[in-house]
Amino acid sequence: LQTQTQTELLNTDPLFFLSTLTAAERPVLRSSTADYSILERIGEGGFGKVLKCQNLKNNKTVAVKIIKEAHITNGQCLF
Ligand SMILES: Nc1ncnc2c1ncn2[C@@H]1O[C@H](COP(=O)(O)OP(=O)(O)OP(=O)(O)O)[C@@H](O)[C@H]1O
Repeated sequence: LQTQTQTELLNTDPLFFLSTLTAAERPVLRSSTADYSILERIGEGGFGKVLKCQNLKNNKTVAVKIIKEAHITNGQCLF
């Protein structure tokens, strides 16, 4: 990801922590259930950005949607 995108994610997402780079030079998205290596940004919809990620526990490739802060209240998604 570009530095600007990383900064944008860090500033807009209260549910995830974007860590320092892994050995593979990719940023890691940490959640309470799993850590994901971010491969690329694949899209954007009304509720937020969608990232192509790899689950670091089972190596599965998944799409992770980063919900915009405006749609989150007290840590809960509003849809
Ligand atoms: N599981 C997925 N696999 C591949 N690409 C995906 C996946 N989910 C979303 N995308 C990509 O991300 C884009 C935005 O997805 P999103 O679900 O946010 O779209 P949306 O339904 O228009 O948005 P919203 O539901 O937030 O209004 C999609 O158009 C698609 O390109």
